[in-house]
Amino acid sequence: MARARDEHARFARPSKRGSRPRTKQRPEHADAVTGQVVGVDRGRYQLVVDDGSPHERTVVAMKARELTRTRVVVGDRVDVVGDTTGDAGTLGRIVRIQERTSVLRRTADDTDPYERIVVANADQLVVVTALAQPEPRTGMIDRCVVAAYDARMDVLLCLTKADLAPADDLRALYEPIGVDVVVTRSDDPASVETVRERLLGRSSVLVGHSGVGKSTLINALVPEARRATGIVNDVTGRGRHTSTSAVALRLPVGPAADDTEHDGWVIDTPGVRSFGLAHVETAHLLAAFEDLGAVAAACPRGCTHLADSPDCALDDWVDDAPDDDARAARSARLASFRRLLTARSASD
Ligand SMILES: Nc1nc2c(ncn2[C@@H]2O[C@H](COP(=O)(O)OP(=O)(O)OP(=O)(O)O)[C@@H](O)[C@H]2O)c(=O)[nH]1
Ligand SMILES: [Zn+2]
Repeated sequence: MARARDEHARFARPSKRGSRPRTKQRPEHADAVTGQVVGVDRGRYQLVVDDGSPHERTVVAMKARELTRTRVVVGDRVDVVGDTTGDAGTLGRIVRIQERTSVLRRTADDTDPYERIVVANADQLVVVTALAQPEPRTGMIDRCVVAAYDARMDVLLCLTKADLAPADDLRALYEPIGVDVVVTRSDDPASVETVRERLLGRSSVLVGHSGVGKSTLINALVPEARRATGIVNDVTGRGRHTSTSAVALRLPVGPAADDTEHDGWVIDTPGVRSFGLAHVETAHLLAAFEDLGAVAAACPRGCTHLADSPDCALDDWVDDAPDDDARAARSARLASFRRLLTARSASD
């Protein structure tokens, strides 16, 4: 029984001590503790163990040999054995990755030939876009929305620099497709609190192009962010965090600097500037548009649902609307869906 449950044991190397099954010697790593990955730096994983308890601590760990080819990312919940005290200089060993509730991916692109999982177990993607300087690019936002919906995550569009330009047009474009919109300006702390409200209790991944004000926002939300991203690795002794991988920060419940209570995670992704989306399946995107999904069930086999697809049931659905208002609404909804469908294959 233990053997069936202990997945990774099947891949373990034979024991030097003979043919006794490894599972009998170390049943399921019964001594393992569970941690959440909050940072990755050159093969060393930073984990928070016993989150929220008086024993909460940061443990540095590496992957067990049998997980060498398995990717462990920020947000993963993992089982760790070995030294899990979190004392300086100690190193634990990750032996298992727990089942993921969500997986945010991006496809290989020009700068990176591999499909990558960016973050695991997040439930919200926050697309940070400046209203000006730099100019907003709807193509980029669309691609983020597709990536999020593919991962079954919600999308929050955070429009920054509201002191420079109005937000009305972008709001009108995105709210109808289920995207929650918040507007901020760095000289208005109350606007940052409207963002915090939407992040509390959740695990949110922030993405955005350089210069949009993402760091400004994160520092306002998480005053200790700079310190947290600059963790010096106890084991390697190497310097500050210079890698471009994601970092998870605890979200304080309020703006006060001495607020020690936290609720939720803010995950910064310095390395992610855009999403390659070749891996996204139309069916997943359709699932994010429930009304359209039901209609598309009547489409011909292999229907792409694009504007040029013959006999697409979505076109009939628009034509069959009971009145002009409904027709306009359905038409707009279909246009949004098709825009996202097209964004999948467009380059940013
Ligand atoms: N006018 C205005 N400027 C802002 C606002 N928020 C941030 N900025 C400025 O925009 C510039 C870029 O802000 P950052 O927070 O560094 O942007 P970022 O998205 O983190 O960019 P990278 O650090 O390159 O990834 C800085 O000069 C900020 O002071 C805002 O609400 N209004
Ligand atoms: Zn169709």
